[in-house]
Formats: sequence, C-alpha cells, structure tokens
Amino acid sequence: MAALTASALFRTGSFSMFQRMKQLSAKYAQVALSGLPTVVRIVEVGPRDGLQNEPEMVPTDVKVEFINKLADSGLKNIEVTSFVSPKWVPQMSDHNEVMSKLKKRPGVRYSVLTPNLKGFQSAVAAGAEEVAIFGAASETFSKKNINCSVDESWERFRGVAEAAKEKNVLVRGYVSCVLGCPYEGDVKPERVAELCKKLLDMGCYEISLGDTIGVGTPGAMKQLLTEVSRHVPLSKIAVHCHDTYGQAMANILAALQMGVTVFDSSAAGLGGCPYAKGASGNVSTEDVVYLMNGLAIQTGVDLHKLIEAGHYISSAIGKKSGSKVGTATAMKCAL
Ligand SMILES: CC(C)(COP(=O)([O-])OP(=O)([O-])OC[C@H]1O[C@@H](n2cnc3c(N)ncnc32)[C@H](O)[C@@H]1OP(=O)([O-])[O-])[C@@H](O)C(=O)NCCC(=O)NCCSC(=O)C[C@@](C)(O)CC(=O)[O-]
Repeated sequence: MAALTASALFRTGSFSMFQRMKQLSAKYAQVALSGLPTVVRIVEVGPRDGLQNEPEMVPTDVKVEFINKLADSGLKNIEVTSFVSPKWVPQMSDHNEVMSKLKKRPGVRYSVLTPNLKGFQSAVAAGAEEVAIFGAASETFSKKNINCSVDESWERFRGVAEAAKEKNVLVRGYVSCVLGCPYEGDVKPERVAELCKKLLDMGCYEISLGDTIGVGTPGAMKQLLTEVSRHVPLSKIAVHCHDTYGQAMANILAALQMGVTVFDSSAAGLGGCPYAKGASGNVSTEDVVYLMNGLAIQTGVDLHKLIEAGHYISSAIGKKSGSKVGTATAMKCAL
C-alpha cells in the first residue's frame, strides 16, 4: 500500500514526498521482515526460457534488441539462447546469429544452455563464456526434455563440465521439476538435494532449482531448501519459479527468508519449457524487482527501464505482458 502511494506521489511530481514514503516503506518492511538479505542477484532468462516456446520464429534482431534493453536496465546475468538441437527447439536455432550480433557490455554475463559436448563446443566457438547444463529430478521429464535418462545425462554433463574447466568457461547447473513433475507427480526433496550435490561436485558454480510447472507452495519450498541445505550451502543455490499456479512470488519470499539470494525470472513473465506439459511463464522480472524494491533489497536494476524492455518484447511478439507490474504501469495505475 505504502509503495503504491509513493508511486502515485512520484507521478504527480512530489519527489521529496516520494523519497520519504520510500524510506518509510523500506523501514516498515525491514521491521516486519527482518533477517532478509540486503542484496540479491537476478538471472534474467527471458531471451531463452521466455522465448524458447514461442511458436512463431522471433526475428534475431528483436531478440538482440531485447537483450540489449535488459542489459540497459542494469541486469548483469542474462541467459541469451540455447545450443540445443534445432529440431527439438526451433526457436533457439539462431543461437550463432544471436551471439554474433550481441554487443557485449562489460560486467554483464551472457550465458547459454548446452545439453551436451556438441552444444558446448558450438557455444564456445560462438563466444560463450558461461554455459548452463540442465538436468532433472524426474526420469520421465529427463527423457522427454533431453532424450536420455538422468544417469545418462550425468555422463553428458560431466563431459561439458570437464571441457568447460579446461577452457575457463563458467558452468551453471539446473535441476528441473524440483517441486513436482508433470509426468510423475511428487518429487522427493532428498532426490533434488542429491542432484544438487552432484552438480556442485562436477564444478557448477551455482545450482538453479526449477519449479518447472509452478506447482510449489511456500511450505514445500521451505522443506526443499531445508533438505538441500544439508548437502549444499544455500549461497550456491538459485530459485527458478514458474507462476503457473500463482505461487511464484510467495515461493520467492519463502526462499528469501531461508537465505537464498539468487532468483531467475523472465521479463514480461514470458516462458515455459516446451517439454513440460502444462508449463506456463516464468515469474516476471518486473514483479520480482518491485518486490525487492519494496523490501529495500538491492537488485541493481532500474525498474522503469526493465518495464520498457518487457513492453518491447510483448509488443514485438504480439502478446499481453505476463507481468503484473508491467500491466499496471501500462494502465497507468501505479508507479
Ligand atoms: C539433448 C538433445 C540434443 C538430444 O537429442 P537427441 O536426438 O537424443 O540427440 P542425438 O545426439 O541423438 O543427435 C540427434 C541430432 O541432434 C543433433 N544434436 C545433438 N546435440 C545437439 C546440439 N547440442 N546442438 C545442435 N544439434 C545437436 C545431432 O547432431 C543430430 O543431428 P542429425 O544427425 O539428426 O542432423 C535434444 O534432446 C535437445 O536438444 N533437447 C533440448 C531441449 C530443451 O532445450 N528444452 C528446454 C530447455 S530446459 C528448460 O526449459 C527447463 C529450465 C532449464 O528452464 C529449468 C526449469 O524451468 O525447470
């Protein structure tokens, strides 16, 4: 409520009042929610996870402009494309063009997905300095997504991790279906924790926990993180929430309270894995930044520029923004 009032004041030009309200709102937030981190890192996955499921090919120049706008907003980690089979994910088939057209900015890390050594080699040849390997806590999902069992996927990932070490390329790891699988249902936190440990031992600098179909609720998130923290420090864990059941923000808050400081999100709430039945968009980056601003947690992101990036991509692909904040500002009812 305080944040909305402050925003309205900002619009009407009462800037000093806006500042005062902002300080007050931050103070209340810190009193009410003590023990939260003061800084978080956002990993923007819009250009990859956000666009990978779009049925019409998005022009490469639009993707590149979107990425540039995201970088302009202050985002320092952007997942830009995937070096996967074009037969499996046609939308990412312009990965080489995206990489060659990007004007990389100092201080911004542009990462890409690589499911195997072939993808890794192509990614490095295209100039990637950070890659992500993506496994799953569910056998059926692994088979549907990367056409191999979980055990077979470790062999592929090990090859990527070893090659990456040789070339000084950073590797991030994903575990999908951490709070439920579209094909198998419940997933045991112990299974997720075991896979996180494996990825960390393999050399991943961070593991992102994917609630691929957005079925998790805050209690389940806390239970999962409690189990994972027994095997891997939460400083190595990121949370990747989809908002299918409207739980993403609540789950992020639960993860924040547990001490997680890295959050994946997608501008305009775009997204969804093509091989996860029923998956919908990622939590929107605009909404996550708005939440963090309200809690006086630094993200380094300029919300107004980010909203512009979200509007840009939504209008370029002819879709309504999936961001609550983006939609509210387009209707001029807040901020
Ligand atoms: C893993 C494969 C390639 C296995 O696919 P496969 O068919 O088992 O692979 P293969 O080794 O038998 O090769 C078959 C063909 O693919 C080619 N190939 C083989 N590898 C590559 C490569 N890297 N790049 C380009 N081409 C490749 C290979 O050269 C060959 O070409 P052909 O001889 O038929 O012309 C396939 O299943 C695939 O590409 N899957 C990707 C699926 C995907 O990208 N899913 C979305 C991302 S995951 C996600 O969204 C979840 C996440 C990360 O966001 C977190 C969350 O929300 O949970």
